[in-house]
Amino acid sequence: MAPQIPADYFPGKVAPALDSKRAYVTFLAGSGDYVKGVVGLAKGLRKVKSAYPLVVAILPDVPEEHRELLREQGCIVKEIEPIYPPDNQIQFAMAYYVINYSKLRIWNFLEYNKMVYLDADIQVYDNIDHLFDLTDGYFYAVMDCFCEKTWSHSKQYSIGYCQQVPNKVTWPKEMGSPPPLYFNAGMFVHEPNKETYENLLETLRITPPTPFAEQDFLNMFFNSVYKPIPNVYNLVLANIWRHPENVELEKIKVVHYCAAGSKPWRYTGVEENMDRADIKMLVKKWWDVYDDESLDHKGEDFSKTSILASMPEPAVAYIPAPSAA
Ligand SMILES: O=c1ccn([C@@H]2O[C@H](COP(=O)(O)OP(=O)(O)O)[C@@H](O)[C@H]2O)c(=O)[nH]1
Ligand SMILES: OC[C@H]1O[C@H](O[C@@H]2[C@@H](O)[C@H](O)[C@@H](O)[C@H](O)[C@@H]2O)[C@H](O)[C@@H](O)[C@H]1O
Ligand SMILES: [Mn+2]
Repeated sequence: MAPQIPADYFPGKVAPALDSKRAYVTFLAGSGDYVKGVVGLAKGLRKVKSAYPLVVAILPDVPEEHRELLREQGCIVKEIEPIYPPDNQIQFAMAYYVINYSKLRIWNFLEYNKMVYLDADIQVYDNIDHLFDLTDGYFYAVMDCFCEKTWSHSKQYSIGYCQQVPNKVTWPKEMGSPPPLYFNAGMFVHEPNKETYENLLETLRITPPTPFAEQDFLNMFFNSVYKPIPNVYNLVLANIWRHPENVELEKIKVVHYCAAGSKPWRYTGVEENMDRADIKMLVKKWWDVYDDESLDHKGEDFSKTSILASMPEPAVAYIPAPSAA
């Protein structure tokens, strides 16, 4: 039963016309099993009655069979050309990260003026449409965690510093100022824009690649306009065991299955931390959505099914930047 809309939600006027220049967007490359992540995401957004469609930016190597599967789930499939970083000898944190630079094409989706990007290994368990109403001109994303082995190349990791708990190990003065706030690029709110897009590509051409590929690059590029949003919008799984004091599972709206071994569609439970009860619960939660046939696309139009559920949410409270002291 659709939730009741408070009487004052539409004070004397028709429900706000849905802004067709808004969409969720994800990225799909290859012919492997990430397509399951996208199908799960499409069904998850439908389950929480999102007002906006899901665009899938696909590389040319995504097979027609997978493209058809996504169209059947109501996705808007858009083929993009790959983007490669400048020639380099860098050892990416994960070898396949090199394909992630292609995500930058979504700044050129000019038919939209506001998009929420979500990795294919993300699931949305609460309506987050209110993120589209965040003030324009900033880059919104959740702060990452530096405690996993994937960060072992970094100064932060070597001294045990993490921005999630900035006062636990303070940044030593002799190492200069602490690193700027750093976001996880698995989820972010952005505004497609021709000038920004051209500037991104121009800057990429002269920027030496680094271990976290496009995530590092985006953090450098948007550093001056980055605004952290609460962890509930992108639970980077490692926070559960690295910073349990910062995680209230029942309040989490978006789960990012990025920890090693946590991709639900290939979960075995053998990797470190994967045998935890909370991880098993989150993986089952993902499969419950993926396997729910009532969530399959039935040709409904997003505009009809979403007004009733995109209830007004409290304004998103920014996380005040941890004091530099
Ligand atoms: O073979 C692949 C690997 C990655 N991706 C896309 O690239 C994103 C980033 O990769 P991943 O989520 O595995 O990185 P992590 O967040 O785990 O570091 C994925 O979510 C997918 O959207 C893909 O489509 N096919
Ligand atoms: O290409 C670089 C990738 O870097 C990020 O993943 C990492 C990062 O979150 C680390 O902090 C975690 O330790 C690690 O597990 C996780 O895989 C983004 O999620 C992904 O979308 C993509 O940008
Ligand atoms: Mn991811």
